[in-house]
Amino acid sequence: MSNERDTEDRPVDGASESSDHDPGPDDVEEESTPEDSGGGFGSDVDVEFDAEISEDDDDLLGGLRVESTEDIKVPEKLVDQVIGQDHAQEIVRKAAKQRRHILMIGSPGTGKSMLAKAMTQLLPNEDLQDVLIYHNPDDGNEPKVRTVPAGKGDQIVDAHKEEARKRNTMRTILMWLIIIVILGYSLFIGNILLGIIAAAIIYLAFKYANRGSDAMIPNLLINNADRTTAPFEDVTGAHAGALLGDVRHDPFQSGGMETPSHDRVEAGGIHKSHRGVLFIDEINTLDVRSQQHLMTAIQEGEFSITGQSERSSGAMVQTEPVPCDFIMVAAGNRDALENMHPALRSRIKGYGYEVFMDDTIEDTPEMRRKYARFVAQEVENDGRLPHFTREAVEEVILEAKRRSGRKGHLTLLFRSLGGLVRVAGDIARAEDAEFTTRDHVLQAKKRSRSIEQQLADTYIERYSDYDMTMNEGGVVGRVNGLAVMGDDSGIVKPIMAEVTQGHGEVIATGKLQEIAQESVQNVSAIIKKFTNQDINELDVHIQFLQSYEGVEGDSASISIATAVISALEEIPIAQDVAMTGSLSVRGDVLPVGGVTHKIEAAAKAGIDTVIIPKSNEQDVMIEDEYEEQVEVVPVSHISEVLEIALVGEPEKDGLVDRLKNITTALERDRQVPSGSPTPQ
Ligand SMILES: Nc1ncnc2c1ncn2[C@@H]1O[C@H](COP(=O)(O)OP(=O)(O)OP(=O)(O)O)[C@@H](O)[C@H]1O
Repeated sequence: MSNERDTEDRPVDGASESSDHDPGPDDVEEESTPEDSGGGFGSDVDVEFDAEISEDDDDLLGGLRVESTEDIKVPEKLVDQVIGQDHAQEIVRKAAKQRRHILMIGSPGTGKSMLAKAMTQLLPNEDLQDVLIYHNPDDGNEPKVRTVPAGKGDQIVDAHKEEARKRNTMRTILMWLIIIVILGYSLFIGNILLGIIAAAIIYLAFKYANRGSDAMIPNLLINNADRTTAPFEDVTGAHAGALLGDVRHDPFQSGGMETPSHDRVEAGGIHKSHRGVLFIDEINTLDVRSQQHLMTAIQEGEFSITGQSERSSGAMVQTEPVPCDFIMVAAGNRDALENMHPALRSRIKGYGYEVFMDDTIEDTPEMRRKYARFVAQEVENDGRLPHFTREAVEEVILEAKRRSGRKGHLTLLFRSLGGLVRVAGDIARAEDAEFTTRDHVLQAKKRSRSIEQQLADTYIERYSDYDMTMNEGGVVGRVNGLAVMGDDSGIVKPIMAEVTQGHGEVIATGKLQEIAQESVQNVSAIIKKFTNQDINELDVHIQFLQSYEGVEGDSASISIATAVISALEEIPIAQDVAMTGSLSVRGDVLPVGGVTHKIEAAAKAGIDTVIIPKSNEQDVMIEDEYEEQVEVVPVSHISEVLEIALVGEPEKDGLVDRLKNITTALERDRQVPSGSPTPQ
């Protein structure tokens, strides 16, 4: 197993073949010391909570003996604050040592940028550099670039300024001496006007000379003097100038009023993150040209700065190459992979790591203690929220369990969990409460509803206004399907099916065509076997009533199959039943996502029974208020779905029996008699 993980974490192909000074991942393993794995970053070391811990495994706070978050110690270093994501933490630790790039893919708010920031605390900061841009006397449009150890840049600029100041003072004294002499002489010869003109010319000549010596002062492009950790630059959504550097436009351009080109040079994120971390979220939204330049920068480790706007005088200027030896942490959601520049992706693949972020983590006493610490951390970071009582923290942890959507797990979507903590704290603050209590958290849960949840509730309201919600009686071909909207809300989506004579076509509109087609194909074996009807001679019309948001073809499979079978056999479907589940071609009901939210949506719509896949049974964590309103029936086969959903014996019974017989026959066919040769 450990070997598997080792192979998985190795940079793909090219990484191990790269230059000599780059240690391979195995070298790094040997180099690791207990210290490296300590401090809570990929460590097994228990976290110091500065509080007693009891052995009570059922305790919602993992045995943490505290009265409120006030009693919980929050670690100072970001690396010690990261919860879960063990694999990503390990990769970040390795990549920091090997100076490899990372591609992090995962849901928003799972800690991608937090980990990238934490990475800077693992990089050495003693080899940081300052970058200076000098005027080039041979070519004013190609400023010179020099690097010096961090902190020296300031000193060099100060020394140049001092030198220029001294030179200017000397010149000024000389200028006034000359002017006094000229004015004195002009008084002496009685031509004061000539004297004033001569003095003015001399004044301007000296001013011009002084400007020339000011131009010799270098521009401190990157100043790392006060850095305690390696730099971190977040260039998410940055335009080309902010990413690659820019040269400002000069409206005067010539005639003595212009600003020297080296003074107009601005560093980009790639330069500021030299020897640090460049973080780019939503990497797929970066325009192609920027992605190409980024690849060049990664390859060369240096990148000249030029004006990004073609019409600006800055475009005439191009500096010597400026160092940009950064570690890139590119991040995105799953769809980022599709739109990312293939060459950039293959560069990361070849010379770095790819890591998928976890959405949930196993619920253990140690984890709960960390979640309690997370609440304390959010309170501390905000600085204005009242501390949370023990019961309030327990409620947050319960919500983390619920949001995971999986039994025995906690959600790792910390951004939204942090949002809940802040809303609860704000409610408590508005009441001038000393502590944030469980009641405040419960109120916050109601208030901090996502757009999707609000939209789902609006739909429910509207449906009932127009009597669209059906939760009683029986209707042929109409099923209350269930879908998820966003991450955290369910909605009842009625599906209608009608069957007519035709040519085996599945008729639906737009996006639904694809979904419906696939679903009908998936269930056609069942329909054919069990209805004795050849659907090649029929047209199946399917309609997802109202809209198609949130409809995933797969989880609507049992609903579509039920609607079609009902329409074919003209047996009504009970409208106080809703259902969700995927379906195999042999009629097995397979697991789907978001069952808890779907059940709650059904309960809100007044539905009495919800059919879910048996394998999802353990994921159900509905709120207490819905528990009594709705009966959840886990099923493993379509025959069970029909048994519950169809109404009107004896037709229904005949149909279900037929289906059961077919299923038994299918089961028999599936079994290979012992001793029989293995099929080739
Ligand atoms: N694994 C984690 N451990 C502790 N806190 C976390 C974790 N992940 C996220 N957080 C909290 O959530 C906040 C947001 O996380 P972060 O910005 O890192 O998410 P992200 O994955 O980069 O999301 P996005 O892609 O939307 O930018 C962090 O500032 C931190 O407070």
